[in-house]
Amino acid sequence: MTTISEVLAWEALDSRGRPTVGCRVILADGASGRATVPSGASTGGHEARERRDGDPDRYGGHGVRGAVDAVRTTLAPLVIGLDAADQEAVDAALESADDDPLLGAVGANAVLAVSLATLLAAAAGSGRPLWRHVSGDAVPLLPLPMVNIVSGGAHAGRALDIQDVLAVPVGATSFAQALEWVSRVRAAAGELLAQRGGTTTALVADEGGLAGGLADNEAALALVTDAVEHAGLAPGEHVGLAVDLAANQLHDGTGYRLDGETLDAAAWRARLERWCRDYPVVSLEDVLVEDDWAGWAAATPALGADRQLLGDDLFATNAGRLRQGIDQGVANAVLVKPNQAGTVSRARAVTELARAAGYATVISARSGDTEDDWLADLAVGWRTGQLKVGSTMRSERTAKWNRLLEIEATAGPTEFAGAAALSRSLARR
Ligand SMILES: C=C(OP(=O)(O)O)C(=O)O
Ligand SMILES: [Mg+2]
Repeated sequence: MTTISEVLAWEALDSRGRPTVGCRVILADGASGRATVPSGASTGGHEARERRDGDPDRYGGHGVRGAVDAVRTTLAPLVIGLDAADQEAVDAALESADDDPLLGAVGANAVLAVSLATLLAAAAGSGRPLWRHVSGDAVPLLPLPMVNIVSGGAHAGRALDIQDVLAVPVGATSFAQALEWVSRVRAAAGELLAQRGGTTTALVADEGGLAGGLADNEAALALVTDAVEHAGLAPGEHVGLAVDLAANQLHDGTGYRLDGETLDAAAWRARLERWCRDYPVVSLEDVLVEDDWAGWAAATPALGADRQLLGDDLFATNAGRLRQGIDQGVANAVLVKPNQAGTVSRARAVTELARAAGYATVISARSGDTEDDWLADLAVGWRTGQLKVGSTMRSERTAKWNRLLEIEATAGPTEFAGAAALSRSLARR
């Protein structure tokens, strides 16, 4: 009996210490699922809208009592009596609560909490782990991790202009080896940063990356490349670099701000191309502002021919925007953030659309996240091939890495995606 009988909601805290929505969905047979939703800081203009109270006397305006009330009074009556095993029907009912496709009135944080808790309840009711519940008969695929080493932008008090420099263990042959390598790189980067005059203890950014102490943006790419060697690994062969430019955050209306200069589009692209020549960059994310479709189409052949070109704010986990990108030959990979979409079904549809078009998929946490580990199971069960969660430090991040270690060690036969997850783009689509 997987009929939804009760929906509970409350204010919980995320990893930034801000409120988020917690939800438990209880089924008629007593099985239940609980989810707390993540929250971004460098949010795109096209993602589903969180609902915040805006009352400056509670959590500086970040409270989510309105979203919690929306779960109790608006969403619960729509889903009670529905079959939790029919995720699409539940999500359609949730989406019907709001005329705004971005769910701004009810709140995407309210909607996603119910959607996820329903999925987790259905998995619990089926007696199977979440990854198996969503994968059907497919062999579980452990993702290639993309791990934050140096942070800037909105995640680190603008210590750098660019947002993330990440390590991608392209030479690893198992998830456990991949994680061991990037943990070593993180430790090595801390040591090198200390030697180069930075501080490593005080400044840990929202996703657990090192923040501060670097002379300029390029120094972050050099630090991570050197850290790979310092860890006894070969840059590019064992561990490559990924960079999230988060270009929306850099654009000042006239050009891209970098190290105190404003670069026009041509100079900005030339800079990225040089970085890709000088450092082992295997993936670039959000290289241009989210609505510069023409710029993206022009940049894709140059920047995306030999590496992954990933759209985050660009696609906003929105099937319509991804379809437009596919039609216009823009980027070659999509970041999938369930809370940008608003429901589990929408996020899943985006991964399926991407796969059908030959785009790689990277499922991703948010900079404000929680101790939940469902994202790891979705990565495995949806066979996304890649997962971006932040650093190997901070418990809201390690919750996901640890869940993947558990699945690889205990789930029976599994596959590890490895560098092949990137290779559709590396091999030129
Ligand atoms: C995870 C990211 O940051 P946020 O959650 O702040 O959008 C990102 O930009 O990829
Ligand atoms: Mg991003």
